[in-house]
Amino acid sequence: MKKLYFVVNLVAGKAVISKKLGRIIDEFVKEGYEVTVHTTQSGEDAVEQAVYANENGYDLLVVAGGDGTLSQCLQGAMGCEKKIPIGYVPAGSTNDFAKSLGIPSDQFKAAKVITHGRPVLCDVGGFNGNYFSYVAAFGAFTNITYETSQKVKNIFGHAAYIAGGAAHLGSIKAKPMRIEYEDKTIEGDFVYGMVTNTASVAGMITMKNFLLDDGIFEVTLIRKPKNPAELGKTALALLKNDMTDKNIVFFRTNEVTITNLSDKPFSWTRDGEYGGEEIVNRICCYKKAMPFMVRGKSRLPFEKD
Ligand SMILES: Nc1ncnc2c1ncn2[C@@H]1O[C@H](COP(=O)(O)OP(=O)(O)OP(=O)(O)O)[C@@H](O)[C@H]1O
Repeated sequence: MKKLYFVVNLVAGKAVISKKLGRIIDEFVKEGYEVTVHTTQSGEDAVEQAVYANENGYDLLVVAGGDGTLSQCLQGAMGCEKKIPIGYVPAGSTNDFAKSLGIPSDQFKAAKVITHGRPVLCDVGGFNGNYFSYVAAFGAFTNITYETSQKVKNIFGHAAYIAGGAAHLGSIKAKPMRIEYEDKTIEGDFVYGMVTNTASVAGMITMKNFLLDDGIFEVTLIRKPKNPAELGKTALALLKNDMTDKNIVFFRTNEVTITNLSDKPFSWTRDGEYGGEEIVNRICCYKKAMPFMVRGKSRLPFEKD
């Protein structure tokens, strides 16, 4: 019998997953899986559970939670020699990565994708020795995702991020940074930067023309605007994915080093969770490093699709 290890974060999103669990588990059993369910007991529990599933003869690791829970499972799984496919049931507030993978927001339909779909190898991000699935970012707004409490996110969902963002608008500070990739070096003051492998960031920024398995990440940086009006114009351009704005620096690469040139620390986020405050940040792309379950047919942003 095929063995499925099911990691469930009951506090993610609006905690809607608890009501759907029975039907989802029933789907797995009907499709011939012996199911082991583990509900996360603390913030970092999902990391250990992913290691457990990979090292104890399971065929499939299924994760129900938000981007943070998925990211923690990825973190655990990347450290294992044999990597079993990850099936994802989106149950968080934004579920950015699910959108890239074409996974339905309806959790039962997402479970069906896992039982009837196919595994595809996705690129995985490396960030100072840790891993991320779809975004590593610094600067304006990036602290909102992990500073907004789970309780507030669960009550207000997306509105919590937007309200948090508005509260931070007046306090945006540019950081002097050095960005090095291939043989290029860029120096300047930046208010925001993100390295992504996704169709969507924080449910608001939509990325175009990317592939999930090409070994290349998209790098988007925003230079310090001259005044609030210019900041507004650039923010709008970013939301519309118009990378021609004069304050936006956009390029693609498989490795970039971003150095904080100021004497003040600033924080990063990895997949919406706290990502540390290192001065020198090395970000790289591990090509086709992790299998994820996706729909059997529909076209997805993969090299061969
Ligand atoms: N038993 C638990 N008690 C408290 N916190 C937990 C527990 N299990 C997991 N967590 C934490 O719950 C948080 C939920 O994160 P996750 O990103 O999965 O959901 P979300 O924030 O609602 O969704 P999204 O990132 O898609 O907006 C994580 O920071 C995780 O560490």
